[in-house]
This record gives sequence, C-alpha cells and structure tokens, in this order.
Amino acid sequence: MTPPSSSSSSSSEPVVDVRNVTRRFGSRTVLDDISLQVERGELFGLLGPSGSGKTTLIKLMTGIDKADGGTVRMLGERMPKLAMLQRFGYMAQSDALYYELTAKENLSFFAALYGLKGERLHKRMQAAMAVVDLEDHLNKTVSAYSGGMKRRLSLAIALLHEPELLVLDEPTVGIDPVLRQSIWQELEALRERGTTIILTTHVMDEAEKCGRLGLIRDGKLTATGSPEEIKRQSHTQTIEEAFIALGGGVRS
Ligand SMILES: Nc1ncnc2c1ncn2[C@@H]1O[C@H](COP(=O)(O)OP(=O)(O)OP(=O)(O)O)[C@@H](O)[C@H]1O
Repeated sequence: MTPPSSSSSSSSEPVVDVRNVTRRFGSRTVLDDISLQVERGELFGLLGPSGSGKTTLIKLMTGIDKADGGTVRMLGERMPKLAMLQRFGYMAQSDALYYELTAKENLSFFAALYGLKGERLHKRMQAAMAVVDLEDHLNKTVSAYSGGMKRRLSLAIALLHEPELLVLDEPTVGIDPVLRQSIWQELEALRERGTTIILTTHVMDEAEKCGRLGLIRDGKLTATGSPEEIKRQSHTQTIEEAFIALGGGVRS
C-alpha cells in the first residue's frame, strides 16, 4: 500500500482543527463551544453517551453540516468544502449505500467521486474488501447483505482511495468480535503508516486502543488526553470508570 499522499496543509498544522464550535437545533444547544485539535498520524476517539453530540460534531468535520459559531478546518481547509470529499474517507453512522446495486457497483460509484479508475481501482477494490472480509461478496446485491455486511462495505468505501484522513462514525457497530479485532489491526496499521483517524465509539476496549480520547457529554468536551492521562486525571482504573467519574454514562 502506498503512503498517504501529501496535502496542502503544512506538517505542523493540525489535521483536524475545531475552534469554539457551537451548533444549535432550535433553542437547543447541541454542541457548546467545542475546541479540538487532532495531529497528523493520531488515532483519536470520541467517546460519549447516546445523544451527547458525537455525530453532530463528526458531521461538522466532514462538512455535511455547518456550525452556528466557530470554525472547522480539515487538512488546512476551512469546512464545509465539497472538494474535500476526495481528501478523506468518511463512514457515516447510517449506511449511505445503494441497496439495489451490487457491492462492486457501489464501490465503483464512490470510486468515480474519488477519481479512481483502471488497474488502481481494481486493486483498491480488492484490498479494501479484503480488510472487511467481503472479497467473496463483490457481486452480491447490497439488499441481500446483512446489517453487519453493510457496515463493512461502508468501511471499505471509506478506505477505497487510501485517504490521508479517515472519519469513522461508530465503524464497528454490528460487526462480530473476530472481524472487529482484525479491523482494529488494520486501523492501527493505517495509523502507523501515517493515516490520521478520528472515530466515535461506545466500546470501552476500543477506547483503550485510541492514542487520544475526547470525552463528550451534553455537547461539551469534558476531557481530552491519552487513555492513561484520562484515568490518571479521574483517579480511576478503567476508561469506563473514568467516563462515569467525569460525568458520562454508558449506553447499554
Ligand atoms: N437535525 C437535527 N435536528 C434536531 N436535533 C438534532 C438533529 N441532529 C441531532 N439532533 C440532536 O442533537 C443531539 C446530539 O445528537 P448526536 O446524534 O450528535 O448524538 P450522538 O452522541 O452521536 O448519539 P449516538 O451515540 O446515539 O449516536 C441529540 O439530542 C439529537 O436529538
């Protein structure tokens, strides 16, 4: 696999730069003055109870939604910006797939958006589908896929163009433990090769694997740091305990 392509952002600039971001829906403030920086090559996890604002923040990062206040810069570019779709891989919480098409046709559709074609497209399709263990299901219609297979195909689409930045909203929900482990190995390998990864999770053992975590509750970032730093700050033994001590809650 080739290393992630160089970007227009300077190497000292954070890959993700969120400053004083606020998002309101009606009279409700869903994100309240969030500031967060993620550096190149980090694997950053956003952890928070259901409804705390993780997906809203991810949507602002990807440019799907726009903040009411503050700024979001990704790879040095002010968001939202349509052209940025080629520069990162995004896996949304709900699968954005064409159910009546085959997996291969879905991959080809996104490949066209990313400008991938020919032999490279063929190789990348095989490689991305191998990561999620779906190589033997390329020609199956997505409507015949199980929920977990759809999640895995969405992840393959996010990985397809070998982006330098991956934004993954609950990437392993509905995926069995064995495959979850192999997907995590791949994420760690990607990070070692310099890919920046930001993801949301509810799974505590996944949180432990992140280089740095951001704990979010009621639209506020309550703590950031490595899992060890967060445990130290909260005088707890596990991230789950830290999360509760810092005012979180765990979705059952
Ligand atoms: N378009 C919208 N209009 C109104 N309210 C919204 C909208 N999108 C999100 N919200 C509200 O914002 C809050 C945060 O939602 P968000 O989806 O960001 O939470 P989350 O932390 O990702 O939750 P989960 O872990 O369950 O996915 C929720 O109360 C949600 O109902």
